Amino acid sequence: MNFLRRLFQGSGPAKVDIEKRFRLQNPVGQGTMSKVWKATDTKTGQTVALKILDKEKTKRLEQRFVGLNRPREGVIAISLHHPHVVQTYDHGITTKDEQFLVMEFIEGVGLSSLVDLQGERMTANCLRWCIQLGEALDYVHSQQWIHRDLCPRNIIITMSNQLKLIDFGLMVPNTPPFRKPGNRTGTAMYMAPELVRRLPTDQRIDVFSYAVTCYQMFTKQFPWPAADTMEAVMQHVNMPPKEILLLKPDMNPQVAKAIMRGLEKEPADRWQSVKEMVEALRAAAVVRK
Ligand SMILES: Nc1ncnc2c1ncn2[C@@H]1O[C@H](COP(=O)(O)OP(=O)(O)OP(=O)(O)O)[C@@H](O)[C@H]1O
Repeated sequence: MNFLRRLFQGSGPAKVDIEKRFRLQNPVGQGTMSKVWKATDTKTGQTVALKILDKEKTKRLEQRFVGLNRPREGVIAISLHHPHVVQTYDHGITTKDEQFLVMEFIEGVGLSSLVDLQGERMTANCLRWCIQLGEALDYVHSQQWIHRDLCPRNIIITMSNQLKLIDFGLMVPNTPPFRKPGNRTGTAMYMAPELVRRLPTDQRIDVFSYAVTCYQMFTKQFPWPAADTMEAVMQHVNMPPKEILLLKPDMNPQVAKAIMRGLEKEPADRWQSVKEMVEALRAAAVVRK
């Protein structure tokens, strides 16, 4: 019977009954698009993070990319292999037609909490984490993706102080159809001006979000007054960012300069690649030693 059903449903893989395959331990996160559980995968015996995407929200997101053939989050995630990118083991569709991802379970704390706390752990590791995040993002770019939603919410720091990038829900291929102006997805305060203004975009929008994230790691603050609405963010587009050294006068000036260059309004004035920015941060770290 199942065989016949599959035959008529087309050649896609069999749908997975979550309750049969996984033993759900406890919820670990509620994102805007999904629920994430700590679970045991009975197929492998492993403890994993099981991410189940909200069907309606995913459908609405996919409607923004109609005709563009954007790969599903699971397809993107499973292709990525990097020490600072969460490892995805499997993905598929549940019997309730939701997309799901099976990932390594990361025991750790969200970078957002550490940014808010600004404790000794942040002071001691800030530059290291900025470099690790840059390495992760540079890898993502080398695989011809644009992340489009880089921010502390999408980063976990492990118990052994390793940074892991965790969310690829808005990632798109770095190809002309996806670089066209118009699609303003992302998190408002981290959006590059060209994205806010609906101009053509490329990987340099991630350089901007990366620089905002680094700025926050050092100062807890945004380079512009915090804003929730797109209208308020629009106003930033014409204002220069607050000089980071004014907030943190004792920071390494080379690091400060590297971060400020990532915040340039015009993409042509910004670092042209994440690699360049990471190299500048690395050079600053070496000089400090
Ligand atoms: N591999 C993992 N290991 C442990 N916890 C995880 C893992 N992946 C996600 N989480 C937890 O689940 C939360 C939501 O995950 P994620 O950011 O991937 O979901 P999302 O719905 O795409 O979120 P958003 O769109 O709000 O960024 C994370 O903030 C984190 O606390």
